[in-house]
Amino acid sequence: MADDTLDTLEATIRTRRGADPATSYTAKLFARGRGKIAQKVGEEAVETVIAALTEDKTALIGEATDLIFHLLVLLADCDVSLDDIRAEIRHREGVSGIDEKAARKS
Ligand SMILES: N=c1c2ncn([C@@H]3O[C@H](COP(=O)(O)OP(=O)(O)OP(=O)(O)O)[C@@H](O)[C@H]3O)c2ncn1[C@@H]1O[C@H](COP(=O)(O)O)[C@@H](O)[C@H]1O
Repeated sequence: MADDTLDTLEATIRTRRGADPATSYTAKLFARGRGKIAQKVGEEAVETVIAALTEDKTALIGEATDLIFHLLVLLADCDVSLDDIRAEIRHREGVSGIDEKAARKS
């Protein structure tokens, strides 16, 4: 699967800002505001945890996908991009005491 799947979803989500809530679930979420988007992230997180604990892998994939979608909507609403997240991940790799490349090779 292409690595840019999340980038494509992020770009699509951004195009839905200001779109017609009647034709787009994402536009409806933006229109309902940050509080509602954050609430949805919380709900999807709980559903993801339940699916993991019941060891239902199919449900877990579905709920985790819902969670990631709603998190991307929340991040977009807060003007935080996937590139911002990538930069933070790279920063943490840099400060980690473990040499990740060496660890992967062993
Ligand atoms: N990836 C998703 C995606 N994942 C989950 N969902 C929606 O998230 C909702 C989660 O279901 P819930 O039962 O929790 O919510 P609900 O009862 O429908 O709504 P609420 O009243 O609780 O807010 C469902 O309506 C799903 O369709 C998504 N909706 C859209 N996308 C993608 O977002 C892009 C833009 O889609 P539109 O906004 O539809 O144009 C497209 O690429 C879509 O594939």
